[in-house]
This record gives sequence, C-alpha cells and structure tokens, in this order.
Amino acid sequence: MKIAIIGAGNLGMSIAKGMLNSDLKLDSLYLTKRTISDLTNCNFGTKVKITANNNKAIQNSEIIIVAVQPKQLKQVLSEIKCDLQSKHTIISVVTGRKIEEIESVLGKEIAIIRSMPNTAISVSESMTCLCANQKGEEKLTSATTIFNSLGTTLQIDEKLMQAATVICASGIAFWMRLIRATTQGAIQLGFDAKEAQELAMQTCLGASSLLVKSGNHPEQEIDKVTTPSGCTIEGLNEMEHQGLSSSLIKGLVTSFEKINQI
Ligand SMILES: NC(=O)C1=CN([C@@H]2O[C@H](COP(=O)(O)OP(=O)(O)OC[C@H]3O[C@@H](n4cnc5c(N)ncnc54)[C@H](OP(=O)(O)O)[C@@H]3O)[C@@H](O)[C@H]2O)C=CC1
Ligand SMILES: O=C(O)[C@@H]1CCC=N1
Repeated sequence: MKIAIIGAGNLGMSIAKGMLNSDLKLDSLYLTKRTISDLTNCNFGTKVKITANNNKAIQNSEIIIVAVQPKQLKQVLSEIKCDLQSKHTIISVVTGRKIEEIESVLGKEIAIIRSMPNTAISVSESMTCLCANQKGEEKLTSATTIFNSLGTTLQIDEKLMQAATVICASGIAFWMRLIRATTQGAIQLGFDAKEAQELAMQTCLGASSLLVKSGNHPEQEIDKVTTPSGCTIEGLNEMEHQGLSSSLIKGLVTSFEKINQI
C-alpha cells in the first residue's frame, strides 16, 4: 500500500502511528505539512517519508488521506488536483466539508471517500464512519479494510457525517472529561491521583466491554448493579437530579449545532 497523509497534525499523526503499529502492508507512507521541522526528529523507519511537497507525496502514493483544517482544504485540493489520476483514492477526514464541495474542485471522476475516525486510531481503537461519492463506492471496501485494521467501522449516509463527528471524534474529549471527573471523585474519596485514574480508566473500559461483548442495553447492566436501597441507585439518582443525562445530550446537540457552522 502506498499512502500519503496530507496534513500531519493531531489527527494525521494519530492515523500514521496507528498504521505503523498495525498489520497493514505499507510500501510507503508520506507525511506532509508545511513546517516539517517538528517531524524531522521522529524516527519512523525507512518507509516513512516526511516532506512539505504535497505534489511529490501524491505522485508516489495511491491512497491520499487529507487531514488539514476545514479552512485549509480548498487550497490543498487545488494544489494537488493536477497530480491526481484514476489510481488515486482521496480519503478526507476534514470536518464538515461535504463530498460535493470536494468534487467541486476535483471533479466527479476521482474516487472520494469521507471518513471520520477519532484519535484512538493511534492505538487501533477508532470508531470510524465512512461514506463515498459514486466513483468512490468501488474503493469503499479497501478503505473499510484499512480502517477496520485500526478499530471498528460503520458505513453511513453522508447526511449523518456531522452527527458521527460529534459522537465519535469529539466524543473522545467528552469521554475523557467523564473519566477525569471520576478520577477527581476518587481522589476526594481517598485514592491518590495515579490510583484514582487507574480505577476510572479500567472501570470505563469494563463498562464498555460489557456492552460490546454481551450486546446488552446499558439499563440491563445497570439493573444488575443497583442493589435495592443500595448505594448505586442513590448515587445514580442524585446524578440524574443534577442533570447528568440531560447535560450530556445538550452538550452533544450544542456541538452538533456548531459543526453545522464550520
Ligand atoms: N483532532 C481530532 O481529534 C479530529 C480532527 N478531525 C479533523 O481533521 C482535520 C485535522 O485536524 P487536526 O489534526 O486536529 O488539525 P491540526 O491543525 O493539528 O493538523 C492540520 C495539519 O495540516 C497541516 N497543513 C496545513 N496546511 C497544509 C498544506 N497546505 N499542506 C500540507 N499540510 C498542511 C498543518 O501543518 P503546517 O501548518 O505545518 O502545514 C497541520 O499539521 C480537521 O479538519 C479536523 O476537523 C476529525 C476528527 C478528529
Ligand atoms: O473540534 C473539532 O472541530 C474537531 C472535529 C472533531 C474533533 N475535532
């Protein structure tokens, strides 16, 4: 596989790290950004080429992952357009930029996939949503194979891509804050900071794994934990009186409203 990541920033580098630690058979991995001095000290091995020259990266690659900020996208697409051939697949992870906007620069004859991974891709635990233009449909299987080796995937209708961004990509930050709050609570109850974070992280992982492996609804698992007149239901009800579910849902909707303005 010959892959280029155009825009080796937070997400681009997370994708690169995940790929380099995965089973993917990489022939080459080009990483581009305008200021490459931040990356030149990294020792990624001989398959990784770091360059500020997007055109060179495209010419030597087949799968092109575009990971620049939304405001930078049009300029980057205009710059690389002249190098694109039928062998290329464009995978855009850019937030809020529709396939039709990408087609308006590159045309409809280029395979375009919109993908929304999250930073857990660096540890092969991303939840990645995907959709494609007409030309990209035939490349969707191979793109799905790539992202399946870096976590889990779901093919979705493009109109759900903004919602997927909030739930899965921003979701990493939301879950981090919940883990952080649990850690703070554990410290208040007597654990030192390191132990508190370990308790919070592993309990979060356990709760998630229970649902993934059993296929159960969260309330089925909650019913098993809430002893009648016990401490769990007392704590849970207090959290709901204080607006736990409501504040989470309102936060997700606010995030969604913002994304539609990007
Ligand atoms: N961070 C996240 O968790 C997620 C981000 N996204 C989306 O992914 C995209 C990237 O986000 P993020 O990684 O956080 O942003 P960053 O700003 O960290 O990364 C963008 C990178 O693009 C580079 N860049 C800018 N212009 C060019 C250019 N002309 N040619 C080559 N490289 C360029 C920048 O480096 P330099 O300035 O040196 O060129 C920078 O490293 C955004 O659209 C974001 O919305 C989606 C899901 C999750
Ligand atoms: O905050 C943002 O706008 C981007 C999209 C999802 C994650 N980061």
